[in-house]
Amino acid sequence: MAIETLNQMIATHPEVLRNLKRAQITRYAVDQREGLVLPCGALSTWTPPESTGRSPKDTVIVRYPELEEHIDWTSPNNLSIDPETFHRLWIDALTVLWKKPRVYVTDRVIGADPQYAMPVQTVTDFALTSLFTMNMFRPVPSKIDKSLFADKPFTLLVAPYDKIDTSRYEGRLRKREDGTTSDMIIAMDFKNRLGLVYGSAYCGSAKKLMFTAMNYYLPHENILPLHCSANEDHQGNVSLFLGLSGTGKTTLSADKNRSLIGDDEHGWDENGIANFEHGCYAKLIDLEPEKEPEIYKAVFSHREIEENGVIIENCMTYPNGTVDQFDARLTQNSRVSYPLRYLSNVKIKGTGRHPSTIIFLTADANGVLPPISRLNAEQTMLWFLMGYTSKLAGTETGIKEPQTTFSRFFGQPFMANKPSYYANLLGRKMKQHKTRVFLVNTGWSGGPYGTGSRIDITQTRAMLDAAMEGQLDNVSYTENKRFHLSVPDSCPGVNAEILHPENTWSDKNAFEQRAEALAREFSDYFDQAYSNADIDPAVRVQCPGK
Ligand SMILES: Nc1ncnc2c1ncn2[C@@H]1O[C@H](COP(=O)(O)OP(=O)(O)O)[C@@H](O)[C@H]1O
Ligand SMILES: C=C(OP(=O)(O)O)C(=O)O
Ligand SMILES: [Mn+2]
Repeated sequence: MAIETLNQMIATHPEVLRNLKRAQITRYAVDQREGLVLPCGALSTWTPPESTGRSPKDTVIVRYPELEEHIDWTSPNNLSIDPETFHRLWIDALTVLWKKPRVYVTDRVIGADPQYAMPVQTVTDFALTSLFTMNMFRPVPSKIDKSLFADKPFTLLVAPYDKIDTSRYEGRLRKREDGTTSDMIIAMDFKNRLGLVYGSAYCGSAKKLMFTAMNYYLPHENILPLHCSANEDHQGNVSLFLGLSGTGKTTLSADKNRSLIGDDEHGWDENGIANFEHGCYAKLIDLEPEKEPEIYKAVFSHREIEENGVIIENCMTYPNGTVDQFDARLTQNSRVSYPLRYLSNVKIKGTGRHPSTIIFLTADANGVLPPISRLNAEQTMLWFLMGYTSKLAGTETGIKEPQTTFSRFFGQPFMANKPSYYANLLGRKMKQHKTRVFLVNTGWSGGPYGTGSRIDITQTRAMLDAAMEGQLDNVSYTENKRFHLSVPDSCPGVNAEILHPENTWSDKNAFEQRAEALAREFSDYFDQAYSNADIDPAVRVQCPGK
């Protein structure tokens, strides 16, 4: 029998398990040898080595004429696939799932605001993937019929451990550097509202696929999607932390004094902000209980397997059931997924007011950006358009050393529309809400990566607390002319010496050279990326190196 549609696959499959309880899925995961349950109750699993991070080169969007006016096909991150090849892959994936002893179906939504929650049905043969979607995607709210996506559900097919039969796709899929055809794909069909993860076992692939889908649809509804974490203080004052992978969104937003709204994906509309997700997906590497107690407790507190469902992905695990989060042999990008409610201070509802503080996080491996600076409106737009960080090893396959990255909106791979959709929405909102914005460098100080050291988390937290509580609103600032930043001369709880990075380097010449080189990289990238764009000259002059 040939399988042609999802409905047919489900109708004729011998065992379809729908919306199981967490404990049931965990048992299937163990029975299917997908992972093992540790004494603390968490499930530990390992992916194949090519699947320990996202695979941007295998992430594609189905190209339809209707999408031409929206999608930015000039972006190196927006790779395309033709509809016919996608259809063939979809049918192949359905056929693969049809032959499995059982498939798991989970019905969830993306989006905590019932007005724009998007129903998503995940179909997979892997119990662990199903559990991951239970952790990360939200339960269907009772008012789902009011959502503007109520009758536009999304379908996500995940066959994480099966590889594409490349002999059927010669010339249709990406050729790897060694000349072979890639056997994995993460594909999105925005028109027909389909997502396909085939051959990538990294849980983040499925999560970031749904994020990219939301980021495509929402600007068309006047909602700004952001790659950020969010939390609020006792009075309900909201902070957003925007940043690329590894800059500290998840780490810094988990704070016992502030309620976590979400750790990675949010929308900002007329009513305020809303988390897209229901869980966190934290890095486990070097996690120290003293420095990151909230995340540590969420992962390792003993819970009965019945309701645990914490997923530890690619962390060294020993026969006695202990894990060693300092061991990077499997990958730098070991991860853990848990429901938000496992943290001690969370806002389960997932929504909050308009933000009063926005933090742009960057992990500068050059060690030349100040640990904290204040941005005016034009600087905010500039840094949003540039999205600078140093990409660290792990989250994307192939990155070994820190690499200067400019990724607009701190998430270019996930923001498929033309840049004006996102930039205009942010510009309008900033004007309307007069949000204060700071740039925080969570990267190196005292020298570059290799010589200097990463800024201590406790120091970063002290700076953030001061910024969010308004304690930096009335201190004196010095202008950093090279990077066009205002740097506070003092900050409660922080040794003022470290606020100006030139003071932390012993070799002043080396500092000047490195800073100048980075400023030039900014300027060159700006010219390359925005030479044909309609950018306000007042924003342009704020670019470092200009
Ligand atoms: N000063 C710092 N601020 C934030 N994170 C830091 C800092 N120093 C080291 N780190 C480490 O950097 C990583 C930040 O990763 P994470 O919070 O997962 O980032 P994101 O969620 O933005 O991808 C964590 O492993 C954290 O322990
Ligand atoms: C899960 C990811 O997000 P982040 O590193 O931003 O937490 C990822 O980029 O794969
Ligand atoms: Mn994160």
